[in-house]
Amino acid sequence: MSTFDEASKGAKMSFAKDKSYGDYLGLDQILTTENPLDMAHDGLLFIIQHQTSELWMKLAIHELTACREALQAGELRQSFKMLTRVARIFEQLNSAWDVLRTMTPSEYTAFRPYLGASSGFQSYQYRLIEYLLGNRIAALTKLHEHTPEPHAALVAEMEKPSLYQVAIDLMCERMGEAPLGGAPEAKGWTPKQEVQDLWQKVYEDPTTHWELYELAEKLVDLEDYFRRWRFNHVTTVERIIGFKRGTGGTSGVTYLRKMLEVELFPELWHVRGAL
Ligand code: HEM
Ligand SMILES: N[C@@H](CC(=O)c1ccccc1NC=O)C(=O)O
Repeated sequence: MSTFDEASKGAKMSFAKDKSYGDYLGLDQILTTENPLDMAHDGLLFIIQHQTSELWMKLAIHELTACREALQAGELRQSFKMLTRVARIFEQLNSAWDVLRTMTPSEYTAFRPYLGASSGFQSYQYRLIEYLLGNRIAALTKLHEHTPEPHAALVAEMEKPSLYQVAIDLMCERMGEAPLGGAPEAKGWTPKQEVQDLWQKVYEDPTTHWELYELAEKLVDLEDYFRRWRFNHVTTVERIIGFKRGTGGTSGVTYLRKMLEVELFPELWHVRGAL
């Protein structure tokens, strides 16, 4: 009997009647999705890169939603755990660009015409993450009118305060101030000096405001990773298609560079210049 032969030592070998690994993970569905780009060698890389990104985004949405609830309930420690996890998810997504970067313009051009008008611009989960964090451009929900569920989820998200608004209200409450987070917005967050002033008090006396200080740094961490994702994306895009227009109809790299200017949690960045 081989030392490595667990089959003969009691490992369960038959799954005709029991749930197996593949059953729990739904691998039948995940590994047999259609690959319309399989006429080109790199089509599989392109598809898997996006599919895995969407899976990680699904987890990020799950964590960010629960994190917002934890903050609303004043459970900061639980929220920290989730914010750390989301930052790690972005780290994972950031490393994934290294795989895609191995694709040259010649290889991408072989299948780009088959993409038609499809584009990451139409990623509903990506948009939901932006909306959750507070970067809300209501007009973009139109892209999802043909798919009622994602569309409804995006519209519903705009009726909730963003994670950042919830964090601001929590800070105000703990600092004994009236809430400054404001009502749910469909046009994103407008920076407010009073909010920056309160963050400043937190940063000037971390010992007294330790939990808020930690919250602030977790949020900055998250945005830091998010910014790296945007930067990796635009650099990879420039490397592969230069300044061509995007299949989604935007100006491509010019549009993506503009997006590098987005500030998700503006006061947390601006306060640094005041310390
Ligand atoms: C060959 C690789 C890629 C190229 C050439 C590319 C190109 C582009 C371009 C040109 C845009 C602008 C919209 C348009 O007009 O199409 C865009 C947007 C976008 N792409 Fe990619 N992309 C690539 C890979 C990825 C990957 C791996 C993801 C991960 C999911 C992704 C997600 C997105 C998202 C979410 C947007 C919308 C960004 C926003 O609105 O701020 N892209 N991409
Ligand atoms: N916008 C890209 C196409 C593209 O990247 C794409 C197309 C279909 C599915 C995912 C995509 N990825 C990210 O934008 C381009 O202009 O080449």
